[in-house]
Amino acid sequence: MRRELALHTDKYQINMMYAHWVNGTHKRKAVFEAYFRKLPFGNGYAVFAGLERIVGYIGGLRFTEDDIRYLSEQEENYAPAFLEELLQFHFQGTVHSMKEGALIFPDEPLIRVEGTIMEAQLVETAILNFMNYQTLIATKASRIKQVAPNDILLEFGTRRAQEADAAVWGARAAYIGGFDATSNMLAGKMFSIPTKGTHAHSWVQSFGSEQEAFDAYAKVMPDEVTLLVDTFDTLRSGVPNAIHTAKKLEAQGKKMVGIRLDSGDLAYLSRQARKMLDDAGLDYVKIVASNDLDENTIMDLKLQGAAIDTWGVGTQLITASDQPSLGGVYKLVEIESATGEMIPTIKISSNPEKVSTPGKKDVFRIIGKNGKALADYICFPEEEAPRNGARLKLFNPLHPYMHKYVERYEALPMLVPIYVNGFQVYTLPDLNEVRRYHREQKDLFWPEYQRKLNPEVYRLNLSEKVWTSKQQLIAEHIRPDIE
Ligand SMILES: Nc1ncnc2c1ncn2[C@@H]1O[C@H](COP(=O)(O)OP(=O)(O)OP(=O)(O)O)[C@@H](O)[C@H]1O
Ligand SMILES: O=P(O)(O)OC[C@H]1O[C@H](OP(=O)(O)OP(=O)(O)O)[C@H](O)[C@@H]1O
Ligand SMILES: O=C(O)c1cccnc1
Repeated sequence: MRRELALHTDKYQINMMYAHWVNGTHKRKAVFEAYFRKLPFGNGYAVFAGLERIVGYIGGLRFTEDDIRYLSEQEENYAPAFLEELLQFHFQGTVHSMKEGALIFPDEPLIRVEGTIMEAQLVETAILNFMNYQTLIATKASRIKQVAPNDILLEFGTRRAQEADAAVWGARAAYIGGFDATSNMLAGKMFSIPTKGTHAHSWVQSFGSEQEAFDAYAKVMPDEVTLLVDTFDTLRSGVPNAIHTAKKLEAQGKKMVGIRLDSGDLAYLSRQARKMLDDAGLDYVKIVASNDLDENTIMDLKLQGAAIDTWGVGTQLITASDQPSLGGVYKLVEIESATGEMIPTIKISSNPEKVSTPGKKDVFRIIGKNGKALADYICFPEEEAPRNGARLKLFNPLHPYMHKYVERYEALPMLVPIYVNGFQVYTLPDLNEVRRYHREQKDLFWPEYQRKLNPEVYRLNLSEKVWTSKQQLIAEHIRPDIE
């Protein structure tokens, strides 16, 4: 949560900045693009998140006197004039990005940074750090929402998160992905996320009896009572005691909100508890469940007919435990030559999937006449189609002979300007607006792309110009072996 984040970077960025500075190349213009290569959790899409933190980071990017002192003590012996320049540094580049909540796909530019090589290099580490984590958690949350679209989802992960930043920004990402509230009060305060809380076993343990504990809690919070019923014996004591408390509240004209189950067979216990509550005339009392839940257990519990209205999800969500990192990368796609021209660059790999796509690029979401997304289309900024609505050729980059033409479509520009020459031009939307955008984005996609297991692969198409330029650069860089 530290605000001064200039040193929140890998040492090699500072070293490259320094080497460019000594070499006299530090002011060369460069274009970098951030993207990931593989969707997490086997999902059909990811949910873009992290932009708000990135915007704050870039806007406040300054080296303090203290940072400079620290740098001056490094074994690299950075020249004092270089450090002096760092003290004056602020970001003057241009950034385009996907909007938070957007559905995003492998190999498409998500964030594009244009600036001097020195400034564009510096921001790599932090941008990837923020984007990779928050996108991962928003995607996990969206997956959980997918299996419980009409239930209430509570984010309970703070105690298991990888430290404080992950808890707070993870709570925000979960809210973007479809969660309804968080237990983290700081996240609530910082981002205006609704907060919710029940009570812990310790509350019950700290009283002489469960009934006493329930009544005392209900007395203090008559309008917000959700009682944890599994401290001793869920069906023999917890639920009956909660019913007594609810009845006492009813006598005062109040309604208990819910009970929470946190262990045992959640399907069986919730069905039994529902029956006991209904038989007592308490059909309005909701059932909350928690205990190491994720999208798979929730789906399974629903299949078993669990009578659960609200799901509290912690560890599995906040740590994205089945895939704890997203492999987003940041690659140089264009660099200014000594004569001032912008030259596309490529990163070759023996793994064809890892070969980067050269040149500064834009992304359009192509919406067909039925209002659904057909494909994402990547082209150079100077290309007229799809901006002018001209016929588009969509072809498979691995098998270019497989192609089709689209004539009637809408092309939604996905990368929006965030910073232009160092000035923030993008107004960060309210978080509820981000959630709304995420829902609208999901409506653009057929369910086939959204299903949790073996989803359809959404198409990503390169324009012919982008594809040809990539093939040319590959041919220039790969010399066939002759044996
Ligand atoms: N009916 C069910 N079907 C599938 N999974 C369930 C069902 N009921 C509970 N679970 C899940 O099974 C796991 C049970 O974990 P565990 O054995 O640690 O819990 P427990 O012994 O009931 O409770 P605790 O150890 O917290 O007191 C949890 O992930 C829980 O969400
Ligand atoms: O299970 P999660 O999805 O991470 O949700 C958060 C958990 O945190 C609390 O218990 P805690 O873990 O402190 O203790 P417990 O496991 O003994 O209930 C709560 O009762 C949940 O079980
Ligand atoms: O409010 C709750 O019930 C809660 C909050 C955090 C973790 N576990 C439960």
